[in-house]
Amino acid sequence: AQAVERNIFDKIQNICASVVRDLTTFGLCVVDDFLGHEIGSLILEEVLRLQKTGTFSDGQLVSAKTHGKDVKTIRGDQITWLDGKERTCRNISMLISIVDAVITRASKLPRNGKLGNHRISGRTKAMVACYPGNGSHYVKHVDNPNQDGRLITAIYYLNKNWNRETDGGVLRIFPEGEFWRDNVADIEPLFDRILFFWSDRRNPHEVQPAFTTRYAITLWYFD
Ligand SMILES: O=C(O)CNC(=O)c1n[nH]c2ccccc2c1=O
Ligand SMILES: [Fe+2]
Repeated sequence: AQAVERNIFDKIQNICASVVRDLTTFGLCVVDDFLGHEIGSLILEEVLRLQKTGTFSDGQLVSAKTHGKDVKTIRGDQITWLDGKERTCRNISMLISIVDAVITRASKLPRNGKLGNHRISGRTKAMVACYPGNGSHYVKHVDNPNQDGRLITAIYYLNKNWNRETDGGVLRIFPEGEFWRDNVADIEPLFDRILFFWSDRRNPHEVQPAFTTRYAITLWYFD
């Protein structure tokens, strides 16, 4: 794991540059194969163990509409919060410190991107979310609509062999900015993929109905 960690810290350099460039240009940034299959799998195992030991909240109740009528409520996403110091989540802790390193370094890069002007002052705990595969979804929303301090949303996905045709669960972002015009960004929640995007009104987004259990770990960074 030593060599793997060194390799990851080497990768962090160029990831920071692409985070700044893409956030500045597109308002979002997708990095695939972020930690590698080995560490990604260890993180997934820890999440599955968390779920088995029942630390997840009951999914929030959402009403499922059929023909416009509220016919039943389904359990939506189940979440649990981690501060990364838990002994049983050493690999999730490593993910958190690596994302911290990426965001902190990216915020210090020379002023070629907006990020260069933002001093990151901290972050939330890590939110581990599980969308049970019962069509659970998340309605279109903005993470930080009223200047609560959150600048960047970082989501790390854990779903192996995800197929949007059968599994759904695409994150659809409706980014502002002339680059996008009226286009949307459909992000599949692929294993070992990390996504960064501005948390404010620039990026309304929705999680489309998932038909396979869908895991993600989210961190929000404050400026
Ligand atoms: O999983 C995704 O791809 C995107 N996910 C979201 O946008 C998202 N946003 N805000 C939340 C607040 C509370 C609990 C879950 C969430 C949540 O999944
Ligand atoms: Fe969100």
